[in-house]
Amino acid sequence: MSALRIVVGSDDAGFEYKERLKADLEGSDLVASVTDVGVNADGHTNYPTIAIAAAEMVARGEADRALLVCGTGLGVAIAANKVAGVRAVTAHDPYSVERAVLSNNAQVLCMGQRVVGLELARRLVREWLTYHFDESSASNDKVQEIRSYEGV
Ligand SMILES: O=C(CO)[C@H](O)COP(=O)(O)O
Repeated sequence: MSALRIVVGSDDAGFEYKERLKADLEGSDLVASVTDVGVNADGHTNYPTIAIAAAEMVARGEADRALLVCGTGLGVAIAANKVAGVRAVTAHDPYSVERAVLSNNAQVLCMGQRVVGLELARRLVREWLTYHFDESSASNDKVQEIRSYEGV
């Protein structure tokens, strides 16, 4: 499996986790590149702007996955899911992170800095990198049904 190109982003409520998780990704053998679409330390960009910018990179094929952080992980998921072809989930437990990839072929993982502990978030991201969707699995029909509804 080839190493992943990952785009990361957050609003100001998710900035600290985004920075920590970005550093972990940059140190991982499973990651080919990390692109940061903000915010920076003094940034106050609204979460939809960041989430849509990251999701559009995935939709254009410029990134394989996105990792997004806001206060809850909810707003960034809602916004990213507006980009055609993108499947974004909020997940804070190991089983959901696994199924997000293996069942849903979600390219975008969203987390809430105000919801999950940092060490759990770091572990979940490490595990997330090891999962890859199997297009021959029984889950693929269901993902294709979503794609077909979207017209992508
Ligand atoms: O969690 C957020 C959106 O889901 C965001 O970090 C904060 O949003 P707000 O409560 O609207 O400021």
